[in-house]
Amino acid sequence: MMTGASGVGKGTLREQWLAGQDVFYSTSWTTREARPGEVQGRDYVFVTPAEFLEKARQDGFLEHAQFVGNHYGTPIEPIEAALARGQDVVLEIEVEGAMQVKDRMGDGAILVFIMPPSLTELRRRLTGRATETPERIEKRLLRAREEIMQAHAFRYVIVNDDLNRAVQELLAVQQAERATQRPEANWTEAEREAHALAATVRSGALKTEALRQVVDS
Ligand SMILES: Nc1nc2c(ncn2[C@@H]2O[C@H](COP(=O)(O)OP(=O)(O)O)[C@@H](O)[C@H]2O)c(=O)[nH]1
Ligand SMILES: Nc1ncnc2c1ncn2[C@@H]1O[C@H](COP(=O)(O)OP(=O)(O)O)[C@@H](O)[C@H]1O
Repeated sequence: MMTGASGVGKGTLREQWLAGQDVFYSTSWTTREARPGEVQGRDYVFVTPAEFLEKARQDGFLEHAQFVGNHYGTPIEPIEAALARGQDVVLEIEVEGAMQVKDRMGDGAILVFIMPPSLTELRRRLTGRATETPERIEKRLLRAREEIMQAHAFRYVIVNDDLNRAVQELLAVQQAERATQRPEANWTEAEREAHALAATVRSGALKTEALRQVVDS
């Protein structure tokens, strides 16, 4: 599961990471307005607040959270169906929801936090994407500071500076996590290499000081 600030590049990374892979990408429900070009049912299931709250009341979400004035949630049924088919499931959600999944799924969930190189660069990306008003960009940046300070709660932290490198690290994490389900003696050479690369992006060594530097940059 991928988490991290709005505008850090989660969607861009996910598209490249999952290209050609048979995994299930979970389409979230949201109460925010569709942006030009977004398609109902593909980018999100766009619903009214009443529809969202009713679904939450019926325990229809694996997790849900509010983000800058709107509700977002992961519908549980499509995920159960995908897991029953034997597919891996990928979520791309904000930090509060990711924490809920962590609590609920324990080690069954592989959590990856995507980190911006700096807050200045995050602002540049949000401005460049041109989907938000300046006021909404500032709200997302405020939220980003809080999210970044929680990065060490997730198993892996990948910095999205060079897109290709970040995609390679995501692929390595995926391959390494799959390999660890089998005895190490049976790993292929590629799996050993993936494991070594994935080890370099584990969050264990992260210092609060390093996170503060990103937030202040
Ligand atoms: N908790 C939770 N967060 C979600 C879900 N779907 C999307 N988000 C996150 O909500 C935040 C805002 O999403 P969005 O308005 O699409 O903005 P964008 O990610 O900057 O394009 C992002 O961090 C998304 O990853 C969900 O189902 N649950
Ligand atoms: N590694 C990168 N370097 C430079 N720009 C990037 C990089 N990754 C993503 N972007 C750009 O940053 C903006 C936000 O990316 P997006 O995937 O929409 O983020 P998110 O899904 O996390 O909100 C987009 O305009 C995207 O093209």
